Amino acid sequence: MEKKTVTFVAQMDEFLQSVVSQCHELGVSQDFHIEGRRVDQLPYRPIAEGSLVVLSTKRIYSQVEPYLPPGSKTIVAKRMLPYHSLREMLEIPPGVKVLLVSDTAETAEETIQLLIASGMDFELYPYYPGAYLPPDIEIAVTPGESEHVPSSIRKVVDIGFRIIDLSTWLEIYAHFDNDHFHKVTARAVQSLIYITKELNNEIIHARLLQMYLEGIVNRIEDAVIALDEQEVIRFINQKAIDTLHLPGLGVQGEKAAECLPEDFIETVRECGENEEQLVDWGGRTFFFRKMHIIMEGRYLGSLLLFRKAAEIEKMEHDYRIRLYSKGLVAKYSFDDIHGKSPSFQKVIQLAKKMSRSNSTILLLGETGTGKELLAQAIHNASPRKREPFVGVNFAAISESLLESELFGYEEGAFTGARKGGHIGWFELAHKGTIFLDEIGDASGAIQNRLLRVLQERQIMRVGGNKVIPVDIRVVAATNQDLQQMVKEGKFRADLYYRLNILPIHLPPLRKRVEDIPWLADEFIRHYCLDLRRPPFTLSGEALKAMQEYDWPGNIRELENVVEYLAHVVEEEVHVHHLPFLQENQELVVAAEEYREDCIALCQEYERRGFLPEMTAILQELSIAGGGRYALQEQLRARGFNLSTQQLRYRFKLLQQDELIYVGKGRQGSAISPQGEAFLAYCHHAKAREGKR
Ligand SMILES: Nc1ncnc2c1ncn2[C@@H]1O[C@H](COP(=O)(O)OP(=O)(O)OP(=O)(O)O)[C@@H](O)[C@H]1O
Repeated sequence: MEKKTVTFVAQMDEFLQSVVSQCHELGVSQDFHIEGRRVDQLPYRPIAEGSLVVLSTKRIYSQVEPYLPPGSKTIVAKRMLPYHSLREMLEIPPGVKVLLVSDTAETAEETIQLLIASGMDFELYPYYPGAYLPPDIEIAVTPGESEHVPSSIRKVVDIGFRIIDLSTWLEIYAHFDNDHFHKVTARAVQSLIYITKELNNEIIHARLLQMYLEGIVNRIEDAVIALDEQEVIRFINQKAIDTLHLPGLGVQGEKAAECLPEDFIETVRECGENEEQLVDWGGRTFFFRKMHIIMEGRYLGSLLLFRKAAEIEKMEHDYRIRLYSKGLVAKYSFDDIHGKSPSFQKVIQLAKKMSRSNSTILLLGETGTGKELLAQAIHNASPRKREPFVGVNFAAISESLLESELFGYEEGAFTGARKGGHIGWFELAHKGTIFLDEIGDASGAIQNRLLRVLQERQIMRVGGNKVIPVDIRVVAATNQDLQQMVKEGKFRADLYYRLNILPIHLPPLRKRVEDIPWLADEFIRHYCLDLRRPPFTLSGEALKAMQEYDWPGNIRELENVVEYLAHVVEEEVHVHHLPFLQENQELVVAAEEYREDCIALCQEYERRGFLPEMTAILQELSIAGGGRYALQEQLRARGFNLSTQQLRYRFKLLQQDELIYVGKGRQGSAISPQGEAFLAYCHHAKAREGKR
């Protein structure tokens, strides 16, 4: 039987090519002779007589009509989306804004109608060359017209040309009374089955994936809830169900406001994106985090993570206890603090009372009056005594290091940052006490950060974005007049008020001279025991001289003097032994075994041009002792501009020559008895030179 002819007419070659391949796929070309004509070819490629004419769209009818052979039948092809395009489109989240890109307004609109009819529920905007491009659209769908997609689009889904739908093929077969149509239907259905199978596999895969993810989320320690943009619970793990005492997984799919506690919902609504908060629900404190779920640039809801703060604290606490064993301890207790004068006893009684509270204490007093000693005693008498005591000396550490030492840093926070980050002193002091010594030396930037920690009891590591709750008791100390510094704008007033909650003034030694004999006896006993030597006593005049002296270095200075005497005195201390009495120094030095050494060292330092610096360093250490950083400042005030490196070198020499003791870390350094003798010798030598 001779094959009948079906002629497809379209404006574009692409349509005709897609028809040809569809005819092969479905086996239509076995039953009919298929012809294709572009509209512009019709004048010179006529349509065969008796042919069924199939138009790609109704719009071309008027152009085709003049070329239709008489009596020929014309139908308009109904078009549908190719099956394979379905899968790709299903990956686009519903509700997303999508640009439908085609070559003309009509085809764009037609494809939109097809997509809507297929049940795709994204917001579709037609686009074609020269059309208005709505803002904020990131995905485009195009029926084989990707060259028209604007460059701002991030993802393009090319669904290919619309194919001819089954009903049009049916019409063609019916027109020629051809009953082979069942073949075509079977083949078309085959590809549907294939696509369905593929989707089914994906669904199974997605289910497995979901089960796998649920398994993971149920094993993590945090309680997890995922809400969609309508605040409907999309996912909840067992920990969240237990923590919030919910009936079970049945709450999934419910509105959060209808099944979650009211205070919880309030937190969810108040908390901003990627924010962390400490919140109280039903009398318990929780650590709460909220993150937005964004896919393809679209907000899909929020992920809520929370955990009892006590659990976090315990975990961190266990970790800190390990650090605690590394020496974060306060050595001294109230038993180690000597002083019987009424003024000092009043201070001790007050400090004992305050140690039981949790409030911030500010210790005020001149250098060497025992502020650090008292801070340690307060910690050891407080309920926090088993927790860390962390001392920070603001004068002893350089500004550049201070911030990262105080607050810690995250890995990669700056060049040279340690792998895995670094835990700061505030974190180390968690549950315990942090002693902020020489707080008056804190820079403006550090004052700002300290204020925030004191207000919020939370810290953030340098280079980090997580807030870390810290439970700390703060004891601060200074020998500076903070009130005056506030007036001069050198210290933040609000920080001062935060610190000055429980102030304790430690009296200088000259204001409690009645303590001197007793304190001196305590130190004599201590050093004699230490040096394994017989005890010695103070003569009446020596004691009187000591009570008349004004002790600028306070108890530290008294202790140093006694240590010196323990090295140089046999049985009784006389006025001429006392190193702080200038006119006696020659006698002291002359009497000492160090004399020879002093002369040699003096000459050596003089030869190297170090002498004035060395004596200045020793003088400073003799008055106060302490850290190198503070010393550097004091030396600068005396006109010696030594770099850290230079100072370190001088220290090394002085230590080698046994004139100073260099403490480890924060301990600072102190002048040795040999150092005092050397200083006295230099003074005297200078005085002699002056007289000459
Ligand atoms: N009441 C006291 N009884 C016994 N020893 C004391 C007393 N007060 C201070 N000391 C001793 O004096 C030295 C200095 O004390 P401490 O470091 O506590 O003083 P400070 O006021 O913190 O000094 P600075 O302001 O220079 O840091 C320490 O060796 C300490 O043991």
